[in-house]
Amino acid sequence: MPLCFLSVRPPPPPLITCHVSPSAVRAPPSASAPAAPSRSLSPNANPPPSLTCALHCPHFESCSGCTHEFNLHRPVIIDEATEFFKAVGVSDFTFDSCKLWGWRCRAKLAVRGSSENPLIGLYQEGTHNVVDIPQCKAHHPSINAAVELLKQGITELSIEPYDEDEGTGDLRYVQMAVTTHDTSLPASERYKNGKVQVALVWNSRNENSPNSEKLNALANFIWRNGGTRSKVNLVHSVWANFQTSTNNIIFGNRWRHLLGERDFWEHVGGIDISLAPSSFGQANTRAFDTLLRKLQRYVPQGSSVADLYAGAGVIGLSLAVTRKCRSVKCIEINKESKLSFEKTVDRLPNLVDSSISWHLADTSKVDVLVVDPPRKGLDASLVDALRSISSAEYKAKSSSESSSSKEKDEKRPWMLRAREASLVHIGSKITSEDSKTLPRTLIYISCGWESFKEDCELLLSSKAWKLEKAHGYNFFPGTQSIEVLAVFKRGQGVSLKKKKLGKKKKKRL
Ligand SMILES: C[S@@+](CC[C@H](N)C(=O)[O-])C[C@H]1O[C@@H](n2cnc3c(N)ncnc32)[C@H](O)[C@@H]1O
Repeated sequence: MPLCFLSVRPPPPPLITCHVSPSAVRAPPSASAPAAPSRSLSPNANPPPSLTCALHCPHFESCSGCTHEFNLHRPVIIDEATEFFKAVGVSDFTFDSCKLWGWRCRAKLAVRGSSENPLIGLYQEGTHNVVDIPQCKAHHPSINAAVELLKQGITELSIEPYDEDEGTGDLRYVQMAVTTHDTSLPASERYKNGKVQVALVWNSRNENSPNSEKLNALANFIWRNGGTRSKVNLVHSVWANFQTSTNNIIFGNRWRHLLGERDFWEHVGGIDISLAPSSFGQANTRAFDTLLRKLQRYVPQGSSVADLYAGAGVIGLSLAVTRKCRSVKCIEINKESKLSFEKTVDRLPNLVDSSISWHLADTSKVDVLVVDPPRKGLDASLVDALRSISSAEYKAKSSSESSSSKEKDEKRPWMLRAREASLVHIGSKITSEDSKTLPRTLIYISCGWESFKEDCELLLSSKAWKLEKAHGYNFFPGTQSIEVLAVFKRGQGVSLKKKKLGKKKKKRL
């Protein structure tokens, strides 16, 4: 019974992403939230203590990026999370908050409006109207500065922003990613002097299309006025992505490096990591670093680790170095991430003696499994596989599980191909011998609270896993989202209330 994980390419990420972080917070309940202040609050005035953790963003009313204006250090969901974890046997859930403003080091922004009046920002809730957010408080200040520069270029060069109704215009989106890893600066200066990798999503098939002259002119403008030789020295590099599809997918498959440094490095979890613009990167670099430092403590030295939903392999490679892992296997569906993974591996310290690999299959012989799925949570087939690891009796499983019979019925060739390409065998037939090589620890990193709860309940109700520890991180201040780090051990799960159990995980494709 090959239990496989994952099959089709996931839907594009929402335009907005978020994350949280450090210093354990035990704040009073949100009932004590202050009354809304007047919008005319001067940013220079010394705010009363109750407002010190307020957003103070001029775009809050119209922008969908943030949903909460006050108590940014303590998202409202914390109370629910604390109760949830208590109910499943973890009474020492902790929550770390982090930088409350200027935390977002990665943003995908829509470009609309006109060349005279470009709008660069996020969709208004429930619409396709773009809200211009030049003074966004979540963005790293370098992102706001690069957006300003981009607007100047659009206007001076008469670049037409994309028109969704007509499918016309040149510039559709921009992705801005900040590296805070300039080692020529003292450590204390690096974050605020972050440099931006600008990726322009251009409405053409490739760099030979008729409007490519404009693309080059815009890239040159950005580089001349923002690159290393400019006064502001703000831009790390300029990239193009080509996308002509009329669907909502932000990026096309074709990427081109145009100007500046090709390689983009960040330093998190104790290692230098390379991140191409096509690869997933965490938005809140600092909070992610805090989470990784905690995660490392749960991985015994010398372990074998499988990092599922690995992106460019940041988690697995950080463990290879800091926990001297015997082996690290990274599994990821986006082929584009592999190059970044390889560059990171090349830069790992020489003394690292792990067997490190990029995998689309075979995670059966591991001690620790790390999963970091997108917001929709674990793929149903992976949940099935994890549930079927029974610690109570290491007995062989039949090959007639419901998921695999569903798999047998699959006829669509592209699904079969994608499944083949992304197969991860957790265990075929689980024999008592095999069970010794099945993972003993499952570390679940989640940015989707609702899907996490569902997955967690399914894992615990299978009795294959018990939850040992849970930590929350303020990855996305201003929103309801938190990042969760949960540590499961193979063994008897706690019994959950009946009504919560037995729910079949819906396919969240
Ligand atoms: C939340 S990101 C985490 C990436 C990485 N762990 C990190 O922290 O940078 C989720 C990753 O899962 C990948 N992904 C989504 N569905 C997948 C699947 N079915 N199989 C493998 N990878 C998948 C995405 O491409 C993305 O890189």
